[in-house]
Amino acid sequence: MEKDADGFYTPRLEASAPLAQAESKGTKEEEEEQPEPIPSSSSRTDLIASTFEVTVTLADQQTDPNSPLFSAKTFEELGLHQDLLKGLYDLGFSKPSKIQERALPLLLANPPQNMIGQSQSGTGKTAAFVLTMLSRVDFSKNKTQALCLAPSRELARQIMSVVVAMGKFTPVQTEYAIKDNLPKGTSRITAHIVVGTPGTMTDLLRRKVIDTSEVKVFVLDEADNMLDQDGLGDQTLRVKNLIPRTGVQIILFSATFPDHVRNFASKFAPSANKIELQREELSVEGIRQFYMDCRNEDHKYDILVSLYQLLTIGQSIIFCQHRHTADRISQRMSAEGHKVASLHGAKDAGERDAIIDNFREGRDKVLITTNVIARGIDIMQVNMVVNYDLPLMNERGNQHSHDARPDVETYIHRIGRTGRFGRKGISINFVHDRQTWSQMEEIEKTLGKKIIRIETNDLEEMEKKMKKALK
Ligand SMILES: Nc1ncnc2c1ncn2[C@@H]1O[C@H](COP(=O)(O)OP(=O)(O)OP(=O)(O)O)[C@@H](O)[C@H]1O
Repeated sequence: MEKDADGFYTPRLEASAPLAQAESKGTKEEEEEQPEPIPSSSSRTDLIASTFEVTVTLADQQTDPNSPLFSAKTFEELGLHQDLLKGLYDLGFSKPSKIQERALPLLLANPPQNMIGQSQSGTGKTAAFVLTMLSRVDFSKNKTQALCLAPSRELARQIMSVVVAMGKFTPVQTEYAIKDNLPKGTSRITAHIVVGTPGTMTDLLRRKVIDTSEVKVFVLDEADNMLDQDGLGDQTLRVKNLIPRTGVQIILFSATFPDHVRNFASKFAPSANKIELQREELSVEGIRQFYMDCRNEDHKYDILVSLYQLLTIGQSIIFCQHRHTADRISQRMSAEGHKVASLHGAKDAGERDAIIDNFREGRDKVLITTNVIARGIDIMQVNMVVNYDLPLMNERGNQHSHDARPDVETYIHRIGRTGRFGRKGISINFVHDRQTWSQMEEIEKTLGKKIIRIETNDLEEMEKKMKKALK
């Protein structure tokens, strides 16, 4: 490998502070397949500051009115409390992104109004809703005042780390509502902000472990997934039915809001202010999309192995449709001497946390996984995503059935694990027959972005193309 791109791809990684502790109480969990992280924001700051190239890229994009990172304002002008400004600057945030600039004044206005906010992956939606929760809490009251739901424990943990980091100069108290995370016998939670997944949250609300009388903000991250009847819709509705009917500001954020969820979202968050994207704006410019034409399933494995060196320039996530595929290829690669990790929803909570933490902290560079971590996970060093299997509508459906349709939303979220906040990234789809080819074509058409072919038998050419895309 040449060295030229290394400054970009090998930023120093700091060990992140352990996320909110957890002990536990077992409840049924609701998530889909998932991933997670623990961002130490200071490591991100270092990342931005550590290479000239990255700093310039970010600064340029934040002054380009066409970039989703652009903002005409400063954080001061958005009406945030001094303590939160301190938290933001401590994280190295110097300017808001477009979604932050547009959403925060609406989110912080009084009387509070609901919000349905859409913005591309990696453009800073988390800060918008976290700052809102922190701004609305009355710290003098030891009562739960904000609830936030996410589709996976990994994402809930990541969001919590942002709450803790942005709230560093406030007396905020936080608690998890994720499986196996509360001390046994906990009968009362009074933390200001509770972040979790819908099954565990429902359980805590039903048993009145959380008193909802003072709840004034309810956030759904990855809201389209949280409201989709094929996703977590039922469970999310249950949570909503357990909080006060009036006086709660409902905030929905996602990079995607497919038509079939949009109507329901508008009912779930009535009279909401809306910030929406056009279809052609959905994917991020910095992510270059490629495909490789494989001969058959076995050839996909061989190609993945031949990519190993490239996968480990930075960090990579390999998405499979099924847990058993993730396990199978990771076991085989490990047996052949490659260092890879695998993560999916069949693993237990502690194991999941350890796997994602190892990956987040850079100890593992290649993560083989399922849709469980397709959404929200924010790890700056990930510069490559491989769709070993293309995402299909029905996760558990038979990939070879004739009516298998590509799941364009999941595709957008998967490739969005790279190219975070203005960085460059690569995604590679493996296609291996007529059907997967036409599924990819449908994705390409829907997004209106060319997916470029890379030869599978010319590694040198492939490396050149990829490095160019990452520059
Ligand atoms: N104003 C800012 N200045 C610098 N960095 C920022 C700013 N806002 C957000 N970031 C960083 O950008 C990264 C992406 O943000 P975030 O995870 O909130 O994206 P997102 O829009 O929620 O993406 P996704 O749709 O994938 O969930 C994070 O590492 C975050 O710390």
